[in-house]
Amino acid sequence: MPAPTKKASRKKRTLRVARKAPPESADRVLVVDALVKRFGEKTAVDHISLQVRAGSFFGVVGPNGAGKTTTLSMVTGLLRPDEGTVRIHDIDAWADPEAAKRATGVLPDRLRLFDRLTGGQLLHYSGTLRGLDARTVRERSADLIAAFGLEDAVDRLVADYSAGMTKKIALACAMIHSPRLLVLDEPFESVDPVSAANLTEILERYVAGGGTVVLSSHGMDLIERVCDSVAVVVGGKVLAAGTLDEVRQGETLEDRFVALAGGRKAAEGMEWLHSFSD
Ligand SMILES: Nc1ncnc2c1ncn2[C@@H]1O[C@H](COP(=O)(O)OP(=O)(O)OP(=O)(O)O)[C@@H](O)[C@H]1O
Repeated sequence: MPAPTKKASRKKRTLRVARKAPPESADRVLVVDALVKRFGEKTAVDHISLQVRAGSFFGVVGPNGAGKTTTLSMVTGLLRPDEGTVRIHDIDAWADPEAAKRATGVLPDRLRLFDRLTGGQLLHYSGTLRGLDARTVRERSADLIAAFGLEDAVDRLVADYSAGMTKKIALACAMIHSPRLLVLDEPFESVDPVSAANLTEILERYVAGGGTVVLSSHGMDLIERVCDSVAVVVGGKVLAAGTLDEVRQGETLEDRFVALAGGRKAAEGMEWLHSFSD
């Protein structure tokens, strides 16, 4: 038998079948129009526009410093835009922030939780702050604690939680008022694979029930697995957006992402790294 040529032996990459996107006719739960944010000379977000349909699992990807967190912070009322508008469920988020916040659950990038509370207390506090009555808070807290597998941690101080557990309790707090839209900045960072699968399942159920998720992640595999639509943000601009298949254009999301982000950098220089100091 002839030895396989290099070309024939190259493993064929099969594309993961994309999750079905909501129909064109679905309501737009989030409409971001020409958002701009400048920090001094630096334009972190440069006229970003996005449309997210109800029932969508929408991923925002981009290299480090691309402007993802800055964009999501403006969407969720944490950072005031210099220009542009954000509409959540047809509410102008910066003209009527209270109404917009009622419709939104947020997992911010840098978590600042009241970590001298126990997980149970933090959930109670979050639910009460959202105007839920004590009984509803109790029932929903019990459901969320079971769903996130935090039974053993519920009476411990959040300050003593691991990074992954902190993500889980923060996400539980973001969901307790059953918002229409969940905006999650790097929800899977520091989360172990089993918990990530569990978390994905919770979010999938939420989306199946009519909820909408916008999440940022560096995990291309994860985005391909869970998202039906995606936006690629590079240098504060949206370079591609649409359904996963529209953005991938027959390639893997990772290949497409790398091409849009400017290609792989050849590992040149740094020869000193091989001249070990001992
Ligand atoms: N408060 C700030 N002051 C000054 N510059 C900022 C501030 N926040 C963000 N930036 C800058 O804006 C740009 C976009 O940052 P941002 O955090 O939105 O990127 P990101 O896409 O979320 O990156 P990463 O994937 O690394 O989290 C970066 O150049 C960053 O240094």
